[in-house]
Amino acid sequence: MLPELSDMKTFREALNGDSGPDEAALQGAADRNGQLTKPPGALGRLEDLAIWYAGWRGDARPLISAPQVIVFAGNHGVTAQGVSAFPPEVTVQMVMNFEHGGAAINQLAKAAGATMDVHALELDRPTADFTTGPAMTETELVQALRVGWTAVDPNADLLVVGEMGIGNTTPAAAIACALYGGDAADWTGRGTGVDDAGLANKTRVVAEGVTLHADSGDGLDILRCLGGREIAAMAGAIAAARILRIPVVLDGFICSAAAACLANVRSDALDHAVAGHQSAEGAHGAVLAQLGKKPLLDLGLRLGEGSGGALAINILKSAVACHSGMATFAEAGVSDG
Ligand SMILES: Cc1cc2ncn([C@H]3O[C@H](COP(=O)(O)O)[C@@H](O)[C@H]3O)c2cc1C
Ligand SMILES: O=C(O)c1cccnc1
Repeated sequence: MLPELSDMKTFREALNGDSGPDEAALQGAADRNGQLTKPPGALGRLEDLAIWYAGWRGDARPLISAPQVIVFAGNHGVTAQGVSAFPPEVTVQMVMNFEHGGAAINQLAKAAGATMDVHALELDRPTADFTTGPAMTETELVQALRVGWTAVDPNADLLVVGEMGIGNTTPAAAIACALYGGDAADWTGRGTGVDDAGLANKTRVVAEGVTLHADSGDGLDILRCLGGREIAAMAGAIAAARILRIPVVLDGFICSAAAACLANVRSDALDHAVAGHQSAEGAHGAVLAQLGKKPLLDLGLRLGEGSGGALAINILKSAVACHSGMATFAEAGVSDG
């Protein structure tokens, strides 16, 4: 059961509460894996994924039949600084596209057999420009976290969170820089495709924001000062999924920045999550390295929307189908060497 999310204190308590994989299911799944009709380890990472999934679901022989994709949308005051190749109106236009089934994520969710929900967060009220002050007040942060918190279907058995928000590779870069240090240039990429002058300007904006909010506090304070509503909603959903024991597939750079805010507060906050893919946004690999996550796919995607996470659902489904559907040596009458 998810506690009601009324303020940051309840969120912090829930994030730090008791939850984890089921040891008996983990052991049962590992035992079963050792008896399946294949040479030991021959299914490579699929074996680890299936055992990990079984542990979080509390079922040594699980199935994935109800994956959920949630796309959160938000707008960013920092777009006034010219950080994106596209205008902010595209956020609401893309929300309509999602609702009409016309975006990439609609096709990828469908192909993966996932349901898809879209939550637009106050698109006509962008966050504040983080070069002049905190992006969100604490109340705004709680509201955004709560949208993600309550968007997770408790009956889902796998979750992908994605985002739409013109300008949001800038807050994602600022979050990464604030969490991990180094130069703004290390974390700033081209997003939707800014040119060289645009990249230099975006890097300056990231540096200014990180300097202004240098003493903001931990990952959740950084999320408030430098993040955005859809980024916070993703963090809220990822945290809720852990409590509901729903494994999560992370998407690209922006989703990983949201997740990183949680990992900064609790080091095992993302144990129920795998990295679906490595985005072509330059710094994504470095964020995943910081999180200790090895991506499942590397297809040169730089889209967001949950696209890479949705693609990776197919890999998890396949891993779990092998684990739970294969015959054991004894059942099949195959000599186990
Ligand atoms: C048509 C369109 C569809 C998208 N779908 C995801 N994004 C992606 O691009 C944006 C981030 O890049 P930046 O920081 O450069 O604005 C986000 O909305 C992200 O989801 C899109 C961007 C566009 C233009
Ligand atoms: O990796 C991502 O999520 C990403 C990269 C570029 C633009 N939008 C999203």
